[in-house]
Amino acid sequence: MAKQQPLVLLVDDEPDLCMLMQMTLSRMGIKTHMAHHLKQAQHFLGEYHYDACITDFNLPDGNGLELVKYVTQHYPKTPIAVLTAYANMEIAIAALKAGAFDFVSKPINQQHLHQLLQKALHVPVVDESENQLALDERLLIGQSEAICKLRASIRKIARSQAPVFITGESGTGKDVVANLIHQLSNRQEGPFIAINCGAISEELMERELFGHVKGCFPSADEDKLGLIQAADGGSLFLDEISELSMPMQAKLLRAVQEKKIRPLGSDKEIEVDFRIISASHQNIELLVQQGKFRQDLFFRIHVMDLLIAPLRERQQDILILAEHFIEKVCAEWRIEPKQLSTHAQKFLLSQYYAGNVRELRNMIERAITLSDEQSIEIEHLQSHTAQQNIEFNLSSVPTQTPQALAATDAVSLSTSPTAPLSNAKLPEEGLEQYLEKVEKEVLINALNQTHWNRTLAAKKLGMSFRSLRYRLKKFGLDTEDEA
Ligand SMILES: Nc1ncnc2c1ncn2[C@@H]1O[C@H](COP(=O)(O)OP(=O)(O)OP(=O)(O)O)[C@@H](O)[C@H]1O
Repeated sequence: MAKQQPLVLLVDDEPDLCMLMQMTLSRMGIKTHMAHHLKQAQHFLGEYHYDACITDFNLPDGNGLELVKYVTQHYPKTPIAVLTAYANMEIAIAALKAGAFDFVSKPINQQHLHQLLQKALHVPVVDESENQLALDERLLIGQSEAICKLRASIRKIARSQAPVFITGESGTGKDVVANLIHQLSNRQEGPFIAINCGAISEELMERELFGHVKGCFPSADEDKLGLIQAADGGSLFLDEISELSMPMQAKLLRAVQEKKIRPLGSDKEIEVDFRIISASHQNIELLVQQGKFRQDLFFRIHVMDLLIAPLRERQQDILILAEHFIEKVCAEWRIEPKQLSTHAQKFLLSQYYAGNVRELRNMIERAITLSDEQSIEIEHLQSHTAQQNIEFNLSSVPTQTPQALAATDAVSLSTSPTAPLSNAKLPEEGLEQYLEKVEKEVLINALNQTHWNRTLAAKKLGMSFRSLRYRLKKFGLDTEDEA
């Protein structure tokens, strides 16, 4: 609790409901004041310091949203939650967007109220604490205007329980942002469970998310906790959520709506308290219009949104990030810190960064490995490019992950450009083999053009991430294990 006996303002014109909440809260050691209309609530707020406020949506002289806006503006440190009619998601979402900390559905479930108050009274003070600021700047590096604004939004968003949706190209730092939201929230002591929905096969996804009981399928020799349940009390980060199949979207919607899950093969529902943070590099609104993503799920997960700009639009961050990675990698490898030469700095500033910060980090790691001296020169940053171009005679520059390196080794043994067929000629090796060769070349070209960023490569090829992975595996180009 924030202090010995916290004080909470209850705003509702139904005396019975107020009494019921008062009793529940008093059992938690919380003192309450009751206001029955908006004006009275505003008056009390001016007279007392409240640790939290809970308001009904319908008030005789106004509505709860007005009070949310009033509290957010005049008493930003007082978390306020709104009572909504059961399943009225529009109001709940409007309240969260207006700055409410959370909402409670009527009829009030005492356990939910209890959880909500526990969280409300633990909201960390974010804006004045130097430690929190340091955490922001430690985890999310950058001084561009876009990053400074993003950090400010994250600090605000972290305080509420609202679902957050993060958009940004691959490698821009969606995972970093999701983690930061969690670290700055009152769930920081709970788990942060991250899952890449594009990296898990459809069959496995249900078991991974919801868990299963022993014996529900042949290899289920023990109960398995699902990832949603593992996030109980913390945050669940669903990266590439747009990769979820329609049936999985329906199941997830239910879990998000009801805050309950049913493991596979179980007849019991389990309550789970998790905050959902999701991300995609795709335009999810377009997917909704195309009928590829459920609109109701989209509304649920998209209450607050954050956009991360591509690195090429944040020039100011490039060298700051590069120096950060040099310092980090040199410290990890226990070697003397290296310096970027002026030419190397110019080179870094001139790159396109299709793979964003991930690509920059990979370039820096490689350059540190290649440079024997104290300074990092252009040749260390670009040497791999030249080498790759000679080896594969392909057009552009792969930035290598260890997996990609393993994969390119495999390619170098077997790839020679497929000769185009003249009009009437038939492929000597037969159609199947010829098409496979072409397919492999196209895949490698796409990977090279996207610096081995598979998400981006899939996008360029107009296919799903899953489908790309399937093809990469087929040609031995993907050495990563299924998550
Ligand atoms: N602003 C940043 N400060 C520090 N490190 C960053 C920043 N942005 C990204 N990174 C680093 O870059 C790499 C890629 O970031 P991250 O995995 O968060 O990207 P992503 O957008 O989630 O990518 P994907 O969509 O492919 O999963 C990570 O190593 C991460 O730590």
